[in-house]
Amino acid sequence: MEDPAQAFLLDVLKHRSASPCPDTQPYVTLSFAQSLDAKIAGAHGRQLILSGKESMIMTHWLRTMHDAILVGIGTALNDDPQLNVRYLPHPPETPYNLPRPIILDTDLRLSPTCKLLQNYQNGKGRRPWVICAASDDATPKPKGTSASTTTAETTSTGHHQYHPSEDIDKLLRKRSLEEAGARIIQVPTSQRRNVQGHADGTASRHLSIPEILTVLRDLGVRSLMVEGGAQIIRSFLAEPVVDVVIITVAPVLVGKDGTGYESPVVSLPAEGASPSQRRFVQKATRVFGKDAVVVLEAVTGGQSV
Ligand SMILES: NC(=O)C1=CN([C@@H]2O[C@H](COP(=O)(O)OP(=O)(O)OC[C@H]3O[C@@H](n4cnc5c(N)ncnc54)[C@H](O)[C@@H]3O)[C@@H](O)[C@H]2O)C=CC1
Ligand SMILES: Nc1nc(O)c(N)c(N[C@@H]2O[C@H](COP(=O)(O)O)[C@@H](O)[C@H]2O)n1
Repeated sequence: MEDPAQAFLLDVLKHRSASPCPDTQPYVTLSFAQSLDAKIAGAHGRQLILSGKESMIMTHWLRTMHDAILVGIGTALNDDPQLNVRYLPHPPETPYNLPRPIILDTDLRLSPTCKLLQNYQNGKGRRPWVICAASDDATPKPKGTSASTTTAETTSTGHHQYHPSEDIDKLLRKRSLEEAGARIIQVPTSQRRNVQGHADGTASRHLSIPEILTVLRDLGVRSLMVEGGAQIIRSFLAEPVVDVVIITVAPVLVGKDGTGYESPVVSLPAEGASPSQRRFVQKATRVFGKDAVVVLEAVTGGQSV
């Protein structure tokens, strides 16, 4: 018999195969848990368990329905997540699909001893893919992204120049991640919103979301679940790439110091907005335990995409 969360998700995801560009980018599901005041974490990015048991099981069903699951390096460093499906009931004869973990990690800050790599080494998880900035990327780097930024100089155009020691640092980090089992994939940084601070007070360049999606589709990823954190949610919502948003709303208030993603998921198209810009409309809502799970579908010009 189907689990209620599994049945709910199979229904809301049934239009997956009608993704607008199935050959050029994966179907993208953005999913996270938030409080009533739209916070996804506590002050300074402190991890909060917002989902109750029932909605957490829903999230694990959602994970198993995707080829890959993506988080930002802020989340990977802060939460040390496993991104697996361990809460699913009754192991079936055929094992559940384990999504491939993908980390957006511009400057390769991921720890080689993180749980995702340990699980892979122990045969309990798929090989993590770490997406970083292409090494010939000329975008200026903000302070604090690398151990060797103190060697940076500023050119007459205001761009920073870096000494080879910085590349050596990154190469060493790349090597130790590869030795721990990670596959490193390089993509260009974004022209749109390049540098932003995040919850722990540091900042780093943003990778191009459209480029990442093209690369992932080329590598065989047909469906991608994006879990966050705050900056990743903002970046994905800023591009016309998200097909469905599934938000677990926990009946708690975190307060103004909590970490929010500050992006209106449900919005009217802005005046002068590009015709391809996506807005989201409510498709289904279901209560799991204490939480409400709200499904929003992307709409372009009044039509479902
Ligand atoms: N409640 C929930 O469902 C979830 C909560 N979280 C929370 O979110 C917090 C982490 O959020 P953040 O600090 O904002 O980190 P984040 O996880 O959003 O990672 C941001 C970092 O990713 C890298 N990056 C590369 N390309 C990027 C792009 N195009 N756009 C954005 N970032 C890009 C940059 O280094 C950037 O600093 C943690 O406290 C975590 O607990 C994370 C996931 C889900
Ligand atoms: N669905 C959901 N509810 C919450 O309350 C959460 N805090 C999160 N966080 C996300 O799940 C990751 C942890 O995953 P594992 O339990 O380690 O498998 C965390 O890093 C966030 O991405 N999600």
